[in-house]
Amino acid sequence: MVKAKVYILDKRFDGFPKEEFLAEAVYISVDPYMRIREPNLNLGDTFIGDQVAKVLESKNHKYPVGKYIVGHFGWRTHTVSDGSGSIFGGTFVLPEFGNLPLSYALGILGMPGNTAYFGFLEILKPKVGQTIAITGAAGAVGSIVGQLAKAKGLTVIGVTGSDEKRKWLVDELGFDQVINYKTADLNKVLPEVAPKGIDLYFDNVGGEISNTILKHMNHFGHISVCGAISGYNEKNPKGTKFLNNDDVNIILEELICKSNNVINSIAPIRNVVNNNNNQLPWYDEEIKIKARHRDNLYMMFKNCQNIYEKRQYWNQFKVFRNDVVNTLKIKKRMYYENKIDSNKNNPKAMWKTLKTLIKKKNHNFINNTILFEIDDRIVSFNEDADLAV
Ligand SMILES: NC(=O)C1=CN([C@@H]2O[C@H](COP(=O)(O)OP(=O)(O)OC[C@H]3O[C@@H](n4cnc5c(N)ncnc54)[C@H](OP(=O)(O)O)[C@@H]3O)[C@@H](O)[C@H]2O)C=CC1
Ligand SMILES: CCCCCC(=O)/C=C/[C@@H]1[C@@H](C/C=C\CCCC(=O)O)[C@@H](O)C[C@H]1O
Repeated sequence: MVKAKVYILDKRFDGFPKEEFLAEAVYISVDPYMRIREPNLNLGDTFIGDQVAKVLESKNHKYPVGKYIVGHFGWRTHTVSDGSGSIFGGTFVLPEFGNLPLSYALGILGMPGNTAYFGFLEILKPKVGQTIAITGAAGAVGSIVGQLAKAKGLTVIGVTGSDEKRKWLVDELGFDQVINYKTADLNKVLPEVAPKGIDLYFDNVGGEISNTILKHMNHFGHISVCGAISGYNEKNPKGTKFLNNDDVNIILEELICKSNNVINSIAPIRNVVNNNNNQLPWYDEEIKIKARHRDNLYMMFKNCQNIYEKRQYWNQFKVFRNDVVNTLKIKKRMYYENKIDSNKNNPKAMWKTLKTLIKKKNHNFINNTILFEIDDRIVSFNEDADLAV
C-alpha cells in the first residue's frame, strides 16, 4: 500500500515570507509594570517581559547569528521572531559591551536606566545646591536617580524600606540621608534632614509616602511622577493627593501678594485704615484683641521665608480668622436679640430695627409676608404684625 503525503493550504499567501531568526534567552527581566499588565493576560499566555537573547539561527540580515539582542519576547527560553515590535517597542541588536555584563541592557543601560536619566534630567531640570527626595530609592530606577543627582551636585534624600538598603545607599552610592519609611516617622524626620525644604521629588511609589513628602516641598518645586508601586498590589489604591486645601490657599495668598507688589510698584496706592468693622455697635474689646492677633499672624505668614513656619502661621491665622468671623456673628445676633426684646411692646421701634437687618438683595415678598435672611436663618414677617423667627 502506498501512503501519500498531502500538503494542504493552511493560510493564504500574504506578501513575502517573513525573515525570521531563532534566539535563546540569556537574561530575563522582572519589572513592577508586570503587576499592572497581568490582569490583561489570559491564563496560559506566555508571561510578558524583556530579555537579552543570543541569535542562534537567522534568515534576517538585521539579526546576524552570534549577536546579542533585546526583545520583548516574554519569559521563554527560545523565540522565533522577525524582530517586529510590540507596544513595548521593537527588537534591537546590542552594541559591543566589552567587559560589561550583558544584564546591564535590562538595567542601567536599558529601560530603568533611561527612565531614571530622562525622568531626572528632562523632567526635574536639577540645579546645583537643590535638595531632592527619591522614593523607591534602592530600586532599579531610584538608585540610578540618586547617583545622577549626586553627580549634579544635589543633596540627596532617599526613602527605602530596610536598614540594609539604607546602609547600601549611604555607604556605597553616596546618598546624603536615607529614611527607612517602615521604622521612621517621615513627617517628623523630613524637616530634620531637609531643613531648607525639598526642591525636587522623584516619585516611584505614590500613595501616603508621597502625600507626606509633598507637604515638605518648597514652592515652585518639580515632581517627576514615575510610578506608584505602593498601590500596584491594592484593589483600591489610595493614590496621591497632589494638592490639598491648605496648599491652594497658601499658593493663592502668595499669588495675591506677588501681584499686589507688581501693581504697587507701578501704581502705588495710599494706605487707608478701614474702620467699618470698628464702628459696628457689636464690635467690642474681645473682637478687637482677636482681630489684632489674627492680623499679626497674617503678617508673620506673609513675611516668613521658612516653609515649615509659614505653614504653621497660616494654620494659626486660619483659626483666628474663623474665630473673629464667628464671634462677630454671635455678637451681632446678641445685639439684635437684645434690641428686639427691649422693643417687644413698641412695634414701631421693632419694625425700624428689623428694617436695618433687611438688605435689598436678600428679601422677598410672598403675599403679605416678607422673607429675608439674617445670617443663615430665614425670617418671615407679616405686615399684620405676625413675627416668626
Ligand atoms: N514611567 C516609566 O516609564 C517607568 C516607571 N517605573 C516605575 O518606577 C518605580 C520603580 O521601578 P523599579 O526601580 O524598576 O522597581 P524595583 O522593583 O527595582 O524597585 C521598586 C522599589 O519599590 C519599593 N517598594 C515596593 N513596595 C513599596 C511600597 N508599598 N511602598 C514604598 N516602597 C515600595 C521597594 O523598596 P523598599 O524595600 O525600599 O520598599 C523596591 O526597591 C515603579 O513604580 C515603576 O512602576 C519604572 C520604569 C519605567
Ligand atoms: C499606570 C502604569 C504606571 C507604570 C509605570 C511603569 O512601570 C511603566 C513602565 C513602562 C512599561 C509600560 C508598560 C505597561 C503599563 C501598563 C499600562 C496598560 O495599559 O496596561 C514599558 O512600556 C516600559 C516602561 O517605560
